Amino acid sequence: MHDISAAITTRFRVAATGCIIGLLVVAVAPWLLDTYLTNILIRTLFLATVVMTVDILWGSVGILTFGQSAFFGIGAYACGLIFTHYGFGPGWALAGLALGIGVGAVVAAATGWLAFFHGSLPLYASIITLALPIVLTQVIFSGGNFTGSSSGLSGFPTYYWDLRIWFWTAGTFLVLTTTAAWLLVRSDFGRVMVAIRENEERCAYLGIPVSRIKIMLMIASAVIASAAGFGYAAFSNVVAPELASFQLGTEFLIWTALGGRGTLLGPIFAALGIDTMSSWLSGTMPFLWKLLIGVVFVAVIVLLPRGFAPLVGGLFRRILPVRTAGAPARVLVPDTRSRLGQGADDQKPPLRIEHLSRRYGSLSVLTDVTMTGRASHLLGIIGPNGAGKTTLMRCISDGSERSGGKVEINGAEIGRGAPQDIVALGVGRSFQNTNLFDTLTVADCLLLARYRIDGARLFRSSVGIALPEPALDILRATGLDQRLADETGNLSHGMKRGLELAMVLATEPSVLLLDEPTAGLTRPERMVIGKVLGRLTRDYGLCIVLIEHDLDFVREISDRVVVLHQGSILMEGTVDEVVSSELVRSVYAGHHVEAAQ
Ligand SMILES: Nc1ncnc2c1ncn2[C@@H]1O[C@H](COP(=O)(O)OP(=O)(O)OP(=O)(O)O)[C@@H](O)[C@H]1O
Repeated sequence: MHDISAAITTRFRVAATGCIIGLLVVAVAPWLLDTYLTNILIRTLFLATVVMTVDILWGSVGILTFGQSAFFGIGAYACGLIFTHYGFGPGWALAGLALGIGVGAVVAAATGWLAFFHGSLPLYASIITLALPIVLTQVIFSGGNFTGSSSGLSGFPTYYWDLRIWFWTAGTFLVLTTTAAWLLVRSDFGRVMVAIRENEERCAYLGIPVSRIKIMLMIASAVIASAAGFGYAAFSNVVAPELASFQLGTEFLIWTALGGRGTLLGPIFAALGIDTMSSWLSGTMPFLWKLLIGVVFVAVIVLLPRGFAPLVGGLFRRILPVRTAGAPARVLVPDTRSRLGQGADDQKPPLRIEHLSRRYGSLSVLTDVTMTGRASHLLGIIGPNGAGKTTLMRCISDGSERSGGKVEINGAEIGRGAPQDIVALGVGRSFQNTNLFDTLTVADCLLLARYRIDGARLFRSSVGIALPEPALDILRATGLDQRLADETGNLSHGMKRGLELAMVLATEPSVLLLDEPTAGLTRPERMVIGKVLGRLTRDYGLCIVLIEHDLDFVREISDRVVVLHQGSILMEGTVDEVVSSELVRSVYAGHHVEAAQ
């Protein structure tokens, strides 16, 4: 316990130390810089804050956004428009800031809603964010005298503070937002962000509301970018369409890539260095500077594809070996409030499927499938390859999959619900091919699985991971409880299978869908899984639907068996009935048969 609290304190100490050093540098810098450089750096500090938000979105969550410049422009124009047309003073300044942040947040929410609806591809989100600054600059162009059209607005009254005060304002804003972002990406919520970047589909099937989280992050980063834009305009006393342009949005991405995507500090230093150099070179070498910047960009992309930060970080650690503030050691604890097995309604079967069909164009993969999964029962689904077993699982766990028919979970129709909505109804699903997060640790994966029940802490890391007993049993039996700090990519196949099952149980489902959970496992490993499944139906009343090719395993643990053949139910009965059926034998022997009801 002492180590754990030490690790957490270390992280906050590192954050506080970094923040204080940053504030000290900001406090001292204006005394060391000349007026020209201070002027340039004030603007650059505001831009670097926006780049930091790009790194959060792109580096941590995987959203390739071209649109951060739009939010920067919204904040800048809120300042220019209010000060030019309405008035100037502390009240107007606050109103302008609130307007910029408010409009930025609303536009971000609308953009996020459009970009991240269920089933949209990442490319689609990038195109939407690319369109946003283009649309916004057209709005500015068509605004006539009000927005200043292509010339923008300039000369409006503003705070003509001493340059040092502006530098401190911009620098403090950057340091404080970066410290908060640093703590965020290292918190439990930061793990959720990385998990979304790594495997969005698996997150959804753990009940994590991926789209909502992306929209929230988009709004938060838009708020920061809008505030930075407001500061930039108030300082520079001029706003122009270029501030909202997609060219600037693309530059933000380039700076992020050069600095080192996902490293937070790398992109900030890249922004500070490149923008300052550009401003300086554009004065001294007006015709050559863009060429120089282009050459540097190409050289870095070729020689350092991960950007500058990993290189500089490696050198720094060699010269000055310091202990990094890694994740704290986690401990597993039994969840005393676990509702595993208590979610089902006695009056209604946990799973009811009626006349389900699935077509891919003219290919009919499932036809008129009707079946019921009961509490405390393990229903085996067998059938030859291509019979439609996995498709059936997909149709139960994702409302957008089926072409017709009805699926009810604990009496509630799933409708067109996304996987996370269906997890909320009580469905847990494991996949045919193990589907985990290779760069996350075992503990991180288990914490992710608890998101639906426990949520994720925003700026802190949890130490104890509370899990239902059966999940703990699997972890102990497979030795995973001793490997909590290991990355899942380094685990054996059997351990990965065990971890995936423990994760699904951690979501506390009442209907468990397992697609060949024992494929590739050794006999002792299969026995462990079989025992746990038996306990889940017997002691916890779960309804388990299990796809298996290993008929011996199915015989050992199933209560009833459904045989699928060419997308239809060929037979349903007890294990003995099915195993002794001539019809089933001929299907497995490859003979053509008519589905019998
Ligand atoms: N996205 C898709 N587009 C077109 N056809 C598909 C698609 N997904 C599955 N199918 C087809 O649907 C049929 C059933 O596939 P499914 O994976 O459900 O079978 P299965 O019974 O799980 O097989 P296996 O035991 O080999 O996993 C197959 O003929 C497959 O080619």
